[in-house]
Amino acid sequence: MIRVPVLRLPHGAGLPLPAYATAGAAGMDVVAAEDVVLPPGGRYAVATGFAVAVPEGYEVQVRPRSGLALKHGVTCLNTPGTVDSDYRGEVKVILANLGQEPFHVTRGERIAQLVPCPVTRAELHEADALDGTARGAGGFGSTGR
Ligand SMILES: O=c1ccn([C@H]2C[C@H](O)[C@@H](COP(=O)(O)OP(=O)(O)OP(=O)(O)O)O2)c(=O)[nH]1
Ligand SMILES: [Mg+2]
Repeated sequence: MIRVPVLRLPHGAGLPLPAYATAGAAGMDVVAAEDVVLPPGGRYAVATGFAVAVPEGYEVQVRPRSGLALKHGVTCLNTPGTVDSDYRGEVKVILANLGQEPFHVTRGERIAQLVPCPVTRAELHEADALDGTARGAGGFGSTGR
């Protein structure tokens, strides 16, 4: 468990803060803070009505809900979304409607889930050459041919 300060914004008044739906849930469900209609093929950054201060060394991932994906073709376009530890703006959920019908987001409806994760940062050292491997530069489906 990490402690994450959360600030409710004025338009988030009356909404539940992100919460775990069950004892073993990995993600905290997030509700929409606004009503919006996503046409087929449409995308929109849905307001959540809160901001967070993620501790240094962590991020918060914004992930889709499988029920919305399966039933309606609605997902987070940038999944997993990244909330940086130095971000203090409103958390938004970038929903995309990949389904065939318009999708109505209703204020208070659960639209995504938040998963805090530890972050490993790297220091890059520019090199003249890289060590050799059996794979080499092969990628993008190169194995098993
Ligand atoms: O699903 C998301 C993804 C991002 N963000 C916020 C928090 C994050 O810290 C900030 C920037 O996100 P990201 O780094 O993914 O976007 P960018 O296009 O690189 O923007 P920036 O130049 O502001 O970093 O936007 C969200 O609220 N929800
Ligand atoms: Mg960025």
